Amino acid sequence: MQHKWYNATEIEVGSNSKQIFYMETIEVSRLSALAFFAAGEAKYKGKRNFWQNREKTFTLVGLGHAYKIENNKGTKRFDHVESEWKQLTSQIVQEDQHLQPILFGGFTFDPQNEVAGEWAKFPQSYFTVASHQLVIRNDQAFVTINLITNETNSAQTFETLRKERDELIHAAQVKEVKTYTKPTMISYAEPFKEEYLQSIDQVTTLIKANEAQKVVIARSLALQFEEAITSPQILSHVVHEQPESFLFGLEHENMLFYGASPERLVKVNNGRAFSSCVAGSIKRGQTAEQDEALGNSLLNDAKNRGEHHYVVEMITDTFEKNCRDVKIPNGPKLLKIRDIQHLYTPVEGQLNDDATILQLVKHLHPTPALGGVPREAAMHIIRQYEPMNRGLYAAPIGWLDADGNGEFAVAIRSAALVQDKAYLYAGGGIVADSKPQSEYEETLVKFRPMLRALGGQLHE
Ligand SMILES: C=C(O[C@H]1C=CC=C(C(=O)O)[C@@H]1O)C(=O)O
Ligand SMILES: [Mg+2]
Repeated sequence: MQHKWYNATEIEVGSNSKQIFYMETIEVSRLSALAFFAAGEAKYKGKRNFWQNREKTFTLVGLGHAYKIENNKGTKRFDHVESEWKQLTSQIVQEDQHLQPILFGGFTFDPQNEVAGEWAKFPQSYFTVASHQLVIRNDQAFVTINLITNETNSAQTFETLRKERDELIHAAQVKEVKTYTKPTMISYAEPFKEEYLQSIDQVTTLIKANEAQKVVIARSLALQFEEAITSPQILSHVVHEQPESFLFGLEHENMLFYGASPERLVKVNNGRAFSSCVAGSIKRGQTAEQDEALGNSLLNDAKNRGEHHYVVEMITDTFEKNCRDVKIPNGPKLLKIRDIQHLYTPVEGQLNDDATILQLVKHLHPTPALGGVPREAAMHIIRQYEPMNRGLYAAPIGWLDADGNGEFAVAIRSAALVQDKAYLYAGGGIVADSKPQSEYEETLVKFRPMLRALGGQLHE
């Protein structure tokens, strides 16, 4: 152990109850983020999270909840999370960047959706500061203990956490990372398949009648396994199979929501904001030539360019309102990931003084890559035609710190795991000339990464 930073501050939480916020960070030699996550299985199951950015320069693992921000406040939920986070962090001594608590979590796709299903118990906003927080930035690893308490024996609780931390680190500094088997699937169902196919026809009719210009319609798969799947087991497959994506896992009680998304919603780094427009899709080719031909046909396809254009327009507009010096390339490029290629346009700008990452999340969500145009009409159509609750699928998931830096992805290519059951989600942008069968096939391609991680057959 090379360095150590420690601080304890008296703070007020909620309606002025006095608490002490203890933080201690140590720098550790490189360890396995997954093994650290797995080491929390006995004590912190149901209260863990995992995040890795696309570039693999930032990994965050959280075990336990030192602090939680949860609410069901509909459109006010973004402001609520922001004000609680500001209140908490404004009281902490900020001199040392290594004593930085990180808030991780997500906002559900649509607080107005009332379908219960697997998301019945999930709050509309769910954010936590971990008791044990592992951050790997570039090649440096830091483990932080966060403890917020008003207990009289808090010093003793802190000592217990220190011991626990040492054990967690020991368990994670392994020479060889544990390998996990794939689970055994015993049933595969496509609920509402017929309804989905019909809804594409109905939605294109609405679009032709000018009720909306674009609506993203999604569906789910319901899988049953021989036995309960653990979070480290499934995350290990996702991490190894999907290195080009944002990787995330978020536990809530007996659910793990996880996935590998190619799509950044927003990143803020020292006042600079970045987003990405990802919409319009085609499969990968079997050979390099075929792959290139497919990519070229995507770049020149009017229907996909249409899907993409709505997203660029809306994200650009939001950036123009919240940033200066906005930069957008002239046309889309291809974003190629293991199973699929997308049209991709990056957007960046310099945040205005009053703009923040959470304000950008609030204004951007849902972009027309996940919702539609116009936003409210599209949301209304989604509520009417999708018989499910998206929960965190297609919703913002990510982290932020006390300095206003952070990153959110849109949680697509994702699934909810509830013990021995998994629900996979995928959708696509419906425009006037969408065809049910090809949209259906597009969702099959989008299900692939999560299906593969679960050891499932690729039903095509
Ligand atoms: C809604 C999904 O993808 C979006 C992101 C990229 C491409 C999309 C498309 O081509 O339809 C979707 O807008 C999903 O993967 O479930
Ligand atoms: Mg599409």
